[in-house]
Amino acid sequence: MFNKRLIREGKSVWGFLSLTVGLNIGIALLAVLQAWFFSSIVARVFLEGASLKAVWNSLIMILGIFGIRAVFQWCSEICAFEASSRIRISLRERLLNHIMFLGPMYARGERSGELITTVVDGIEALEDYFSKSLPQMVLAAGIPLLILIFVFSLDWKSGLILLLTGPLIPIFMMLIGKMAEKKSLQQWQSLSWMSAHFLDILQGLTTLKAFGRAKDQIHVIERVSDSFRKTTLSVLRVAFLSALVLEFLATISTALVAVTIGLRLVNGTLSYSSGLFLLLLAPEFYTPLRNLGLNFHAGLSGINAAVRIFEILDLPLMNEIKQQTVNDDFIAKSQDQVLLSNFNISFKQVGLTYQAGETPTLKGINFSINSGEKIALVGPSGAGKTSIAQLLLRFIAPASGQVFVNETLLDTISVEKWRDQIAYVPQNPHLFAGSIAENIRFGRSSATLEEVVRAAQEASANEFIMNLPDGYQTHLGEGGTRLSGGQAQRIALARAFLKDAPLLILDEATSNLDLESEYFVQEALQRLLRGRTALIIAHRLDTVFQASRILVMDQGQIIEEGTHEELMEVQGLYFRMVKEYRGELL
Ligand SMILES: Nc1ncnc2c1ncn2[C@@H]1O[C@H](COP(=O)(O)OP(=O)(O)OP(=O)(O)O)[C@@H](O)[C@H]1O
Repeated sequence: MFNKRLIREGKSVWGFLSLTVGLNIGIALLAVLQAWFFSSIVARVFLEGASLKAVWNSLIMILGIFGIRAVFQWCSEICAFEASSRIRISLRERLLNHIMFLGPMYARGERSGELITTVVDGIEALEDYFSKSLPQMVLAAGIPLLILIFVFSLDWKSGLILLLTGPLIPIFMMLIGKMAEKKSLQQWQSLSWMSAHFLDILQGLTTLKAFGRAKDQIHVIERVSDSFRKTTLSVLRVAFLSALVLEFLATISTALVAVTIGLRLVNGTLSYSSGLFLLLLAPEFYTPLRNLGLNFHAGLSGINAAVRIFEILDLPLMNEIKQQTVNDDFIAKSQDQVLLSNFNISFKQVGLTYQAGETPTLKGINFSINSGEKIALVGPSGAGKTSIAQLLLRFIAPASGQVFVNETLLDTISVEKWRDQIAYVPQNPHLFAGSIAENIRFGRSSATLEEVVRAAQEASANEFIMNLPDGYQTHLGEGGTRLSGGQAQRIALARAFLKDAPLLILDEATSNLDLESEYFVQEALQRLLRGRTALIIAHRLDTVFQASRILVMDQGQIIEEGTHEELMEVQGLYFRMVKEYRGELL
């Protein structure tokens, strides 16, 4: 239950946690005082025949104590909630930032549903750990000791019973702890797996329907849900069993104290008020231990979630890895200068491996893009074209070789400043939930509406936007208007126009656009390419003829390089691809 790293996280809210513990200790002390007043009132009224007037002040005191306890309880819950919510907000922010910095290549390799469960449910699961389990662990050690002092000072025999029976509860919890931990971990993994699978199915619904496989997936969902149900039931079984045993132990122990007190009351060796006082204190002794047991399982879920959260937070960022290898003198140079002038980019012997031990995706890549040039990358699927774009965008880092901007190593330029120089138009641009204007403003958040409209006009998007019911304010994304592939492409081009960056990286859409969209997209592209340096991943060969140079890739290597005419003359892979594309027989 003590997770060192989680406890370290708690340091930032130490004040609130200490206040929670302090207030609860106050509540326990008040409970002792309340028991004292109560037992003395009962003894005076029943044994000494005291009138209501005689015990009036004591009754007022009990009422007062009761009120203060309620206020303390309220404050302690607020403090516990404040502590846990601050930690959750900070952890969620760090986790999201880290995932952002890890970049799209990391997110692509993970199951989105599992990541969402970790970021949303995982962080929420920490609430009970910080607001209940952690303070309860301190209270379970402190309050029984405090009560023992009072009990021992009054009656050592009852004290001894509490001292001997109290540790039975933590010992029992330790015994079931291992089993509970395993079951709780299984439940967490099962939940992550179920969320991941469910999101997979939602995202692939079109494919599943098109291939008539939707029904199969219902059975898979049933299986996954059933496994989650079973693991949840087994966790509940352990939780019920432990709650039952905890209650049993606490009740038996309290009964033991009661019987010994009763016998001594009959024998007259213990005063009535002391006996009643001790009887009232016995449950207070076991309450924090029982609460610890009740919150034990909730705390375990938090710990299991934390393991995955810290696993992600510990993943090294690409820049951290690279910075270690870069010479300090390099960094000392004013790297940003290089971005102010026209820049040439060169790849020197660049190699890339996505996973250690696997065959390299890129091998010995050498090429350069001079300022103002439009370079087209062509090649069969899986040749490594997108990987080159990802390297240039710095979503991944080369395993070997270097990328230079003029004479400066790309790794030594700040990532943000470098990406400011790039407008990236991906194959399938993502449209976020929000208005069309907001979506175009992803190009430049400070742009005015006039600038947004101008960018849309240049991207041949203004006309279709104006035909939408709310024009630029039309809501896109979840619950909003759906755009066609060609329209989404033009929104992405409008973003690029708005960004007005000197380097354009364009991953051509592979999906076929309708003729009208195709015409508008091509027209906008020509305008966008004008005066810019560009790297174009060309999937449709009729668009590469105008490139200054074409790089032909195959199996992670550049195997041909030249203009369209030069490459056609060589009659190599490019020649064959063009012939195939045109439907001509070789
Ligand atoms: N995140 C990743 N993790 C592991 N391997 C990857 C990853 N991304 C790409 N690959 C592998 O790297 C190789 C090159 O992929 P890449 O996407 O660069 O090819 P491509 O030429 O752009 O293909 P396409 O034309 O189909 O988009 C492929 O074998 C692919 O499976």
